Amino acid sequence: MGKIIYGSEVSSELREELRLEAEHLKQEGKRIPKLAVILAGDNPASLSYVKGKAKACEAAGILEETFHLDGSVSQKELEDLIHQCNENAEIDGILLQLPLPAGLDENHAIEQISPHKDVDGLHPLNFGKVHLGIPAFVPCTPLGIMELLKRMGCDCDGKNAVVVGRSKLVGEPAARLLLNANATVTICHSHTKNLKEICRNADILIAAVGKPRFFNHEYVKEGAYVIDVGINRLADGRLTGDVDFEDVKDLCAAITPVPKGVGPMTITMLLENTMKAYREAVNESGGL
Ligand SMILES: Nc1nc2c(c(=O)[nH]1)N[C@@H](CN(C=O)c1ccc(C(=O)N[C@@H](CCC(=O)O)C(=O)O)cc1)CN2
Repeated sequence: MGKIIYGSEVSSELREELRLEAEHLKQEGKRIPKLAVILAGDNPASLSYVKGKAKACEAAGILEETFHLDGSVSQKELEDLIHQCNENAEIDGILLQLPLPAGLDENHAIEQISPHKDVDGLHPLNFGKVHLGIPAFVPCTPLGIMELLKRMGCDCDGKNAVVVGRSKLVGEPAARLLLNANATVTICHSHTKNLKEICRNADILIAAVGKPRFFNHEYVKEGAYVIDVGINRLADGRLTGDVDFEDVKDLCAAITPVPKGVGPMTITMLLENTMKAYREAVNESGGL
Protein backbone atom coordinates (compact mmCIF):
# COMPACT_ATOMS: atom_id res chain seq x y z
CA MET A 1 0.00 0.00 0.00
CA GLY A 2 1.30 3.47 -0.91
CA LYS A 3 1.76 6.16 1.70
CA ILE A 4 -1.38 8.18 2.32
CA ILE A 5 -0.51 11.83 2.87
CA TYR A 6 -3.22 13.77 4.67
CA GLY A 7 -3.31 17.47 3.89
CA SER A 8 -5.37 17.89 7.04
CA GLU A 9 -2.42 16.66 9.18
CA VAL A 10 0.17 18.76 7.32
CA SER A 11 -2.21 21.71 7.69
CA SER A 12 -2.50 21.27 11.47
CA GLU A 13 1.27 21.46 11.76
CA LEU A 14 1.66 24.51 9.51
CA ARG A 15 -1.33 26.34 11.01
CA GLU A 16 0.11 25.82 14.52
CA GLU A 17 3.38 27.47 13.40
CA LEU A 18 1.38 30.41 12.04
CA ARG A 19 -0.64 30.63 15.25
CA LEU A 20 2.54 30.85 17.30
CA GLU A 21 3.88 33.59 15.01
CA ALA A 22 0.64 35.59 15.31
CA GLU A 23 0.60 35.09 19.09
CA HIS A 24 4.15 36.38 19.29
CA LEU A 25 3.15 39.52 17.35
CA LYS A 26 0.25 40.06 19.74
CA GLN A 27 2.48 39.68 22.79
CA GLU A 28 4.89 42.23 21.32
CA GLY A 29 2.01 44.68 20.83
CA LYS A 30 2.49 44.63 17.05
CA ARG A 31 -0.20 44.99 14.40
CA ILE A 32 -1.93 41.68 13.62
CA PRO A 33 -2.10 40.34 10.02
CA LYS A 34 -5.49 40.73 8.38
CA LEU A 35 -7.19 39.05 5.42
CA ALA A 36 -10.15 40.55 3.52
CA VAL A 37 -12.37 37.97 1.80
CA ILE A 38 -14.77 39.23 -0.85
CA LEU A 39 -17.71 37.02 -1.73
CA ALA A 40 -20.30 38.03 -4.31
CA GLY A 41 -23.54 36.05 -4.36
CA ASP A 42 -24.67 32.94 -2.53
CA ASN A 43 -23.06 29.99 -4.29
CA PRO A 44 -23.40 27.31 -1.53
CA ALA A 45 -19.91 25.85 -2.09
CA SER A 46 -18.34 29.33 -2.02
CA LEU A 47 -20.24 30.20 1.16
CA SER A 48 -18.88 27.07 2.79
CA TYR A 49 -15.27 27.74 1.62
CA VAL A 50 -15.45 31.35 2.84
CA LYS A 51 -16.70 30.17 6.25
CA GLY A 52 -13.80 27.69 6.33
CA LYS A 53 -11.35 30.49 5.60
CA ALA A 54 -12.78 32.72 8.35
CA LYS A 55 -12.62 29.85 10.86
CA ALA A 56 -9.04 28.98 9.91
CA CYS A 57 -7.96 32.63 10.28
CA GLU A 58 -9.56 32.85 13.69
CA ALA A 59 -7.84 29.66 14.87
CA ALA A 60 -4.47 30.94 13.60
CA GLY A 61 -4.90 34.35 15.25
CA ILE A 62 -5.12 36.14 11.89
CA LEU A 63 -7.79 38.84 11.59
CA GLU A 64 -10.37 38.31 8.87
CA GLU A 65 -13.22 40.35 7.45
CA THR A 66 -15.69 38.90 4.99
CA PHE A 67 -17.36 41.35 2.62
CA HIS A 68 -20.48 39.56 1.44
CA LEU A 69 -21.92 41.34 -1.60
CA ASP A 70 -25.24 40.74 -3.26
CA GLY A 71 -25.14 38.51 -6.35
CA SER A 72 -26.46 41.46 -8.37
CA VAL A 73 -23.49 43.69 -7.46
CA SER A 74 -22.13 45.75 -10.37
CA GLN A 75 -18.56 45.49 -11.64
CA LYS A 76 -17.96 49.04 -10.40
CA GLU A 77 -19.26 48.35 -6.88
CA LEU A 78 -17.12 45.24 -6.65
CA GLU A 79 -14.02 47.05 -7.89
CA ASP A 80 -14.67 50.05 -5.60
CA LEU A 81 -14.58 47.65 -2.66
CA ILE A 82 -11.32 46.12 -3.90
CA HIS A 83 -9.82 49.64 -4.19
CA GLN A 84 -10.92 50.42 -0.61
CA CYS A 85 -9.21 47.23 0.62
CA ASN A 86 -6.08 48.17 -1.35
CA GLU A 87 -6.01 51.55 0.43
CA ASN A 88 -6.65 50.11 3.91
CA ALA A 89 -3.27 49.77 5.66
CA GLU A 90 -4.77 47.33 8.20
CA ILE A 91 -5.48 44.82 5.42
CA ASP A 92 -2.56 42.66 4.26
CA GLY A 93 -4.30 40.21 1.95
CA ILE A 94 -7.32 40.34 -0.35
CA LEU A 95 -9.06 37.23 -1.63
CA LEU A 96 -11.83 37.39 -4.19
CA GLN A 97 -13.76 34.13 -3.88
CA LEU A 98 -14.28 32.46 -7.28
CA PRO A 99 -16.32 31.87 -9.31
CA LEU A 100 -18.00 35.29 -9.53
CA PRO A 101 -21.70 35.48 -10.45
CA ALA A 102 -22.40 35.50 -14.20
CA GLY A 103 -21.96 38.91 -15.82
CA LEU A 104 -18.97 39.99 -13.72
CA ASP A 105 -15.54 40.16 -15.35
CA GLU A 106 -13.31 37.97 -13.17
CA ASN A 107 -10.01 38.92 -14.81
CA HIS A 108 -10.72 42.65 -14.69
CA ALA A 109 -11.69 42.42 -11.00
CA ILE A 110 -8.56 40.43 -10.11
CA GLU A 111 -6.41 43.03 -11.89
CA GLN A 112 -7.74 45.66 -9.45
CA ILE A 113 -6.22 43.85 -6.46
CA SER A 114 -2.90 45.34 -5.39
CA PRO A 115 -0.21 42.78 -6.39
CA HIS A 116 1.22 43.26 -2.87
CA LYS A 117 -2.06 42.04 -1.33
CA ASP A 118 -2.84 39.37 -3.93
CA VAL A 119 -2.67 36.37 -1.58
CA ASP A 120 -4.40 34.21 -4.20
CA GLY A 121 -1.51 34.79 -6.63
CA LEU A 122 -3.87 35.45 -9.52
CA HIS A 123 -2.93 39.04 -10.43
CA PRO A 124 -1.14 39.07 -13.83
CA LEU A 125 2.01 40.50 -12.21
CA ASN A 126 2.29 37.63 -9.73
CA PHE A 127 1.21 35.09 -12.33
CA GLY A 128 3.91 36.39 -14.70
CA LYS A 129 6.58 36.46 -12.02
CA VAL A 130 5.91 32.82 -11.11
CA HIS A 131 6.35 31.96 -14.79
CA LEU A 132 9.66 33.81 -14.84
CA GLY A 133 10.83 32.03 -11.69
CA ILE A 134 10.79 35.34 -9.73
CA PRO A 135 9.56 35.17 -6.09
CA ALA A 136 5.90 36.18 -5.97
CA PHE A 137 2.54 35.18 -4.52
CA VAL A 138 1.73 31.69 -5.80
CA PRO A 139 -1.89 30.42 -6.07
CA CYS A 140 -2.83 28.51 -2.93
CA THR A 141 -3.80 25.08 -4.30
CA PRO A 142 -0.62 24.63 -6.41
CA LEU A 143 1.45 25.81 -3.46
CA GLY A 144 -0.29 23.17 -1.33
CA ILE A 145 0.37 20.53 -3.98
CA MET A 146 4.12 21.26 -3.91
CA GLU A 147 4.15 21.04 -0.11
CA LEU A 148 2.34 17.67 -0.25
CA LEU A 149 4.84 16.32 -2.80
CA LYS A 150 7.64 17.39 -0.46
CA ARG A 151 5.94 15.59 2.42
CA MET A 152 5.64 12.49 0.22
CA GLY A 153 9.43 12.55 -0.10
CA CYS A 154 9.12 13.20 -3.82
CA ASP A 155 12.06 15.01 -5.41
CA CYS A 156 10.56 16.48 -8.60
CA ASP A 157 13.92 16.94 -10.35
CA GLY A 158 14.00 14.91 -13.57
CA LYS A 159 10.64 13.22 -12.96
CA ASN A 160 7.86 13.02 -15.55
CA ALA A 161 4.98 15.08 -14.15
CA VAL A 162 1.57 14.99 -15.79
CA VAL A 163 -0.99 17.63 -14.84
CA VAL A 164 -4.49 16.86 -16.02
CA GLY A 165 -6.44 20.13 -16.08
CA ARG A 166 -5.34 23.61 -17.17
CA SER A 167 -7.33 26.02 -14.96
CA LYS A 168 -5.72 29.26 -13.80
CA LEU A 169 -6.40 28.30 -10.16
CA VAL A 170 -4.80 24.86 -10.28
CA GLY A 171 -3.53 23.11 -13.41
CA GLU A 172 -1.64 25.85 -15.18
CA PRO A 173 0.25 27.23 -12.14
CA ALA A 174 0.87 23.72 -10.76
CA ALA A 175 2.54 22.78 -14.05
CA ARG A 176 4.70 25.89 -13.84
CA LEU A 177 5.82 25.12 -10.26
CA LEU A 178 6.70 21.57 -11.28
CA LEU A 179 8.71 22.91 -14.20
CA ASN A 180 10.45 25.37 -11.86
CA ALA A 181 11.32 22.30 -9.73
CA ASN A 182 12.96 20.72 -12.83
CA ALA A 183 10.28 18.13 -13.58
CA THR A 184 9.52 17.28 -17.22
CA VAL A 185 5.94 18.50 -17.42
CA THR A 186 3.01 17.55 -19.63
CA ILE A 187 -0.29 19.43 -19.32
CA CYS A 188 -3.33 17.45 -20.45
CA HIS A 189 -6.87 18.75 -20.98
CA SER A 190 -10.18 17.87 -22.58
CA HIS A 191 -8.67 17.84 -26.10
CA THR A 192 -5.72 15.60 -25.20
CA LYS A 193 -5.46 12.37 -27.14
CA ASN A 194 -4.03 9.19 -25.57
CA LEU A 195 -4.63 10.49 -22.04
CA LYS A 196 -4.30 7.01 -20.55
CA GLU A 197 -0.89 6.41 -22.12
CA ILE A 198 0.42 9.82 -21.08
CA CYS A 199 -0.76 9.34 -17.50
CA ARG A 200 0.68 5.82 -17.32
CA ASN A 201 4.09 7.36 -17.99
CA ALA A 202 3.77 9.84 -15.10
CA ASP A 203 6.04 9.65 -12.07
CA ILE A 204 3.90 12.46 -10.65
CA LEU A 205 0.21 12.61 -11.53
CA ILE A 206 -1.85 15.70 -10.66
CA ALA A 207 -5.54 15.00 -11.23
CA ALA A 208 -7.69 18.13 -11.56
CA VAL A 209 -10.51 17.41 -13.97
CA GLY A 210 -13.63 17.38 -11.77
CA LYS A 211 -14.71 13.86 -12.79
CA PRO A 212 -15.44 11.53 -9.86
CA ARG A 213 -13.04 8.55 -9.63
CA PHE A 214 -11.96 9.01 -13.26
CA PHE A 215 -8.33 7.90 -12.80
CA ASN A 216 -8.26 4.17 -12.07
CA HIS A 217 -5.30 1.73 -12.15
CA GLU A 218 -5.18 1.93 -15.94
CA TYR A 219 -3.99 5.54 -15.65
CA VAL A 220 -1.42 5.13 -12.88
CA LYS A 221 2.17 3.96 -13.15
CA GLU A 222 3.50 1.70 -10.42
CA GLY A 223 5.39 3.79 -7.85
CA ALA A 224 3.81 7.10 -8.95
CA TYR A 225 3.12 10.05 -6.65
CA VAL A 226 -0.58 10.85 -7.03
CA ILE A 227 -2.16 14.16 -6.01
CA ASP A 228 -5.94 14.27 -6.23
CA VAL A 229 -7.29 17.83 -6.56
CA GLY A 230 -10.84 16.82 -7.44
CA ILE A 231 -13.70 17.63 -5.06
CA ASN A 232 -16.84 15.93 -6.36
CA ARG A 233 -20.04 15.53 -4.41
CA LEU A 234 -21.74 12.15 -4.93
CA ALA A 235 -25.54 11.70 -4.99
CA ASP A 236 -25.42 10.44 -1.37
CA GLY A 237 -23.70 13.68 -0.26
CA ARG A 238 -20.24 12.18 0.25
CA LEU A 239 -17.14 13.78 -1.31
CA THR A 240 -14.85 11.92 -3.66
CA GLY A 241 -11.83 12.86 -5.73
CA ASP A 242 -10.92 12.52 -9.40
CA VAL A 243 -8.87 9.41 -8.54
CA ASP A 244 -10.36 6.01 -7.79
CA PHE A 245 -8.53 5.85 -4.46
CA GLU A 246 -9.30 2.20 -3.60
CA ASP A 247 -8.28 1.01 -7.07
CA VAL A 248 -5.00 2.91 -7.10
CA LYS A 249 -3.71 3.12 -3.53
CA ASP A 250 -1.71 -0.14 -3.63
CA LEU A 251 -0.08 0.77 -6.91
CA CYS A 252 1.38 4.17 -6.14
CA ALA A 253 4.27 5.31 -3.92
CA ALA A 254 2.06 7.91 -2.23
CA ILE A 255 -1.40 9.39 -2.69
CA THR A 256 -3.57 12.16 -1.22
CA PRO A 257 -7.14 11.32 -0.16
CA VAL A 258 -10.34 13.31 -0.74
CA PRO A 259 -11.53 14.76 1.58
CA LYS A 260 -8.66 15.77 3.91
CA GLY A 261 -6.05 15.98 1.13
CA VAL A 262 -5.44 19.00 -1.07
CA GLY A 263 -8.57 20.93 0.08
CA PRO A 264 -7.34 21.87 3.58
CA MET A 265 -3.93 22.78 2.10
CA THR A 266 -5.61 25.43 -0.09
CA ILE A 267 -6.76 27.25 3.04
CA THR A 268 -3.46 26.69 4.84
CA MET A 269 -1.52 28.23 1.96
CA LEU A 270 -3.90 31.20 2.02
CA LEU A 271 -2.92 31.75 5.66
CA GLU A 272 0.77 31.37 4.73
CA ASN A 273 0.39 33.90 1.90
CA THR A 274 -1.41 36.33 4.22
CA MET A 275 1.43 36.11 6.72
CA LYS A 276 3.92 36.62 3.86
CA ALA A 277 2.01 39.73 2.70
CA TYR A 278 2.04 41.01 6.29
CA ARG A 279 5.79 40.45 6.70
CA GLU A 280 6.48 42.23 3.40
CA ALA A 281 4.22 45.16 4.36
CA VAL A 282 5.97 45.49 7.71
CA ASN A 283 9.42 45.38 6.09
CA GLU A 284 8.32 47.91 3.47
CA SER A 285 7.13 50.33 6.16
CA GLY A 286 10.36 49.87 8.14
CA GLY A 287 8.73 47.84 10.94
CA LEU A 288 5.68 48.60 13.08
N1 LIG B 1 -10.30 32.84 -5.00
C1 LIG B 1 -10.30 31.50 -4.94
N2 LIG B 1 -11.44 30.84 -5.25
C2 LIG B 1 -11.42 29.48 -5.19
C3 LIG B 1 -10.26 28.77 -4.79
C4 LIG B 1 -9.10 29.50 -4.50
O1 LIG B 1 -8.00 28.94 -4.18
N3 LIG B 1 -9.15 30.86 -4.58
N4 LIG B 1 -10.30 27.39 -4.66
C5 LIG B 1 -11.54 26.66 -4.78
C6 LIG B 1 -12.26 26.36 -3.50
N5 LIG B 1 -11.55 26.43 -2.22
C7 LIG B 1 -11.17 27.63 -1.77
O2 LIG B 1 -11.65 28.68 -2.11
C8 LIG B 1 -11.49 25.30 -1.35
C9 LIG B 1 -11.90 24.05 -1.76
C10 LIG B 1 -11.90 22.97 -0.87
C11 LIG B 1 -11.50 23.13 0.44
C12 LIG B 1 -11.52 22.02 1.44
O3 LIG B 1 -11.00 22.17 2.51
N6 LIG B 1 -12.16 20.89 1.14
C13 LIG B 1 -12.35 19.83 2.09
C14 LIG B 1 -13.78 19.34 2.04
C15 LIG B 1 -14.73 20.40 2.43
C16 LIG B 1 -16.18 19.91 2.34
O4 LIG B 1 -16.57 19.07 3.14
O5 LIG B 1 -16.90 20.41 1.46
C17 LIG B 1 -11.44 18.66 1.76
O6 LIG B 1 -11.07 18.50 0.59
O7 LIG B 1 -11.11 17.93 2.69
C18 LIG B 1 -11.08 24.39 0.83
C19 LIG B 1 -11.08 25.45 -0.05
C20 LIG B 1 -12.54 27.40 -5.67
N7 LIG B 1 -12.55 28.79 -5.51
